[in-house]
Amino acid sequence: MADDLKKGLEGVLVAESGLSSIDGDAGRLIYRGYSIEDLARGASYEEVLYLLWHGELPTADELESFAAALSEEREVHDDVLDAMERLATADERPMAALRTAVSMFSAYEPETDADPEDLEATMRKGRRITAKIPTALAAFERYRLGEEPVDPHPDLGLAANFLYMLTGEEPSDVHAETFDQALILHADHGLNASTFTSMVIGSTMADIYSAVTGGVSALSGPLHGGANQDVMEVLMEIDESNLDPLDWVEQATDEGRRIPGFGHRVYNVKDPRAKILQERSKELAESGDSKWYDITTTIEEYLSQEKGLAEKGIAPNVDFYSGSVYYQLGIPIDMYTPIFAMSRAGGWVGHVLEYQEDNRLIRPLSRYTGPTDQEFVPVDER
Ligand SMILES: CC(=O)SCCNC(=O)CCNC(=O)[C@H](O)C(C)(C)COP(=O)(O)OP(=O)(O)OC[C@H]1O[C@@H](n2cnc3c(N)ncnc32)[C@H](O)[C@@H]1OP(=O)(O)O
Ligand SMILES: O=C([O-])CC(=O)C(=O)O
Repeated sequence: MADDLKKGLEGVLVAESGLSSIDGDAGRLIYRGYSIEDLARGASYEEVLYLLWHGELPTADELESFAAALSEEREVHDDVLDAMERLATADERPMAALRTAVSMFSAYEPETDADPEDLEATMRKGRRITAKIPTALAAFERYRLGEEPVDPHPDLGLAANFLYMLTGEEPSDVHAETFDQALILHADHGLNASTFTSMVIGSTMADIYSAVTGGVSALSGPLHGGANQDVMEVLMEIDESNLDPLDWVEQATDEGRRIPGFGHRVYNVKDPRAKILQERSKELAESGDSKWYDITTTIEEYLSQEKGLAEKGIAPNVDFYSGSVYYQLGIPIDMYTPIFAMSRAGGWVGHVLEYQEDNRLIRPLSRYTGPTDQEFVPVDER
């Protein structure tokens, strides 16, 4: 491979950004200068959204009006609810239902005629999308269960309200805080594949609905956001196999299986978000069933130490412990990746807004390797 061809765009610098920064050797992640640990400990998802979109942490008053504006936008149009019902009846996957929902939101956008260069309007649209995603997703889940959707609760924050709309019951403080923290941890991560997808779409000055729909699509794959669901499925496969988790993982890796939740393009050490989620998973396990936490740590130890992956710079990523956290919060497994999208929508919108401030169409090159000078033969002579 020639030196100038960077497969997978590895190491290629394509933009400047003030949103988030990753030190892959130190295992450090910051959003606009604040460590992910401090934000996870002290902020709410709404606060982090404000930080990402506005560049600085809000004052108490700013946060109150920002959260209120988000809360006011939670309801989705009846047509979107109908679509969620139809897709649930057709047994569609929730990630695909979400892709459809985000695309549909634009049909009911009040500022549909806003100038694409009006970034304030784009931010308001982004706010609407971010506010509505939890409602559409929860409605989809309710329809799957044969139940009616639960209306958003105006007094609950975005995280607690999602859990409320999912189950019809207000979550405990521990569950609401844990879920809020998970949303904070997933909100942004440099130019990951889905964020880059959104930026490419945004660079054409297409609308933010298109950019976020593209982000959802890119996130769905098993190499990216889809891995959190895969991790939980592996944990369940181990449980159902009745094998000792150590024997299972040994056998699986000997067969050349790649364990989801391990490895990352940027981190060479354990992802700092995995450390935080591991703590949350452990805490939930202490007051419930420790099985999932125990299996996860067994896999981590085996792969990192005995299999030598740590030495090769292959370590647990954000998806490795999020599955067991969500499972213990009672969230259905195929909702894990949509939940990731619910949070990362904030990052997608933030990056599109930032890039469009000084926009240039993103258009890389590929090297042509096909034939040249072919003689055209009309179809009836071929
Ligand atoms: C939110 C997120 O998107 S985080 C990532 C979520 N995805 C996953 O967890 C899926 C599992 N992980 C992977 O498939 C990869 O690590 C990726 C896709 C995340 C990163 O991929 P890349 O940077 O392209 O690395 P690539 O696939 O080339 O792997 C590099 C080396 O690490 C090894 N490797 C990467 N991931 C793993 C893994 N999970 N288990 C075992 N070995 C692995 C590869 O076999 C390869 O080894 P080699 O050089 O000896 O052939
Ligand atoms: O950064 C990446 O490549 C993957 C990602 O989105 C994340 O880890 O949150």
